[in-house]
Amino acid sequence: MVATMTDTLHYQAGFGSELQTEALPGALPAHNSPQHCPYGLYAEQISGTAFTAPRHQNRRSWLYRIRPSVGQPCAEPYAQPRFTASLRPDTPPEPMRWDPPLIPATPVDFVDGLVTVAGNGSATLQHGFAIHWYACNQSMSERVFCNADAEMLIVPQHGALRVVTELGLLEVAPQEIVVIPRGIRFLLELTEDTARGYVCENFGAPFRLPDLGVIGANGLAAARDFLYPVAWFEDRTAPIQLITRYLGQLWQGVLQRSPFDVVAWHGNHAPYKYDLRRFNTLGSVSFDHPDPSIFLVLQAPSDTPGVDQIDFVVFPPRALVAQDTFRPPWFHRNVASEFMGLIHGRYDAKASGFVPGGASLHPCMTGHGPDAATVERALQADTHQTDYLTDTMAFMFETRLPMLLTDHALNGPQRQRNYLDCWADVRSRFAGPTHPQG
Ligand SMILES: O=C(O)Cc1cc(O)ccc1O
Ligand SMILES: [Fe+2]
Repeated sequence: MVATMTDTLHYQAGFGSELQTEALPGALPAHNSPQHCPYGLYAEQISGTAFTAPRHQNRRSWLYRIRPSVGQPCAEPYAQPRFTASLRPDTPPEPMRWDPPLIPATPVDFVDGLVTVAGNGSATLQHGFAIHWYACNQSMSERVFCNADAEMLIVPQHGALRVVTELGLLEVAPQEIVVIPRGIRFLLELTEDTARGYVCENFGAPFRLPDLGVIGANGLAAARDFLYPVAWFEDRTAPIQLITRYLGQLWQGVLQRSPFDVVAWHGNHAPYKYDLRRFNTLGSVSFDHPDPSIFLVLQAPSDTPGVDQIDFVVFPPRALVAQDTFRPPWFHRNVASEFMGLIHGRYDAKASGFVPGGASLHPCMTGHGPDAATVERALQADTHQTDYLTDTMAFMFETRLPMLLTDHALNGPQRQRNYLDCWADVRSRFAGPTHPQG
């Protein structure tokens, strides 16, 4: 269906940039909507923010395509009960941890391989988020997906993916992420037998790079490391299933032509990828473990300044040099809720149990931190020596909204019922008197 796997893809760089690209020479017109577009193409604008959003937040692209995306039916319900908006209001406030989802034994593609874990807010009110796993063994074939509700941040954990979108092709492997903006049609092809990872649906303001404040003009994720596709098209007539996520439900219809018929485009509402290994990790070079906001890759702001709806945070390999310091993440209770996943290796707060492809949730105000084995090690460490954290890549979806879980997350086979036991041996070391004196 698409270009062969051996092709080397080209990208355009620069987060949020005004990009322009044409797959045929001269296909981009000189202005947005001329009476006659080059090659007989139709102009179509897709906007990701209100027309009147401030210029620095405004997202829209102009697409020059063989046929506009009109007259396309999509009113048949599509049944995929594990990809759901049904969340349990009786979610208990206890830290939880899960094993990775199993790769299905029957043929399953990305859409059918999604299973919802958590969320809050509402696609209907365009506020909040949902978190899913995917586990699949098939490419999407003659089927495309469109999320009218949400931008989708996809975190592959196992298996590289080829992402075919209206705006071009991207390849992503574990330790990279891809973000598909709201409304952009796409399909995922597997480049290995199986694939697994995490998805965050963001119903609110799109992810953006955070301000750096006193860090300065450089640091954390660099705008130039965000890669966007170049225009790629096919002119193909075939019945292709369009599955649309709308108001938290799935709908289907059949297109008569490939929707990947955009010959040229310009704008900034476009899919992008980012290699997490490019993250410029900062840390304490004196004492104390910093707050995890130092690891922020992308933020989806809320209407309250300084309080994000969702943060995407990454814990990359790094050197720990802080002296006279308990070096792992401290024990804490947090106003935010923290959903963590592990892409690769081991996470520095957990000696065991938190495995690649698995997940944990520390709901707001619940105590968590290093497990007992990690505490022992940290208490014995010589903090005049540097600790090199290698072979690790964990991430966190951190949100101001408490997380409601699905029935599958609460009661499914992946849930580790003994998670709290990892702290059972964090024993009292109190060296003072049994009672206050005086
Ligand atoms: O809970 C966690 O493991 C995530 C986390 C990491 C860190 O370095 C500091 C705070 C924090 O919540
Ligand atoms: Fe935490």
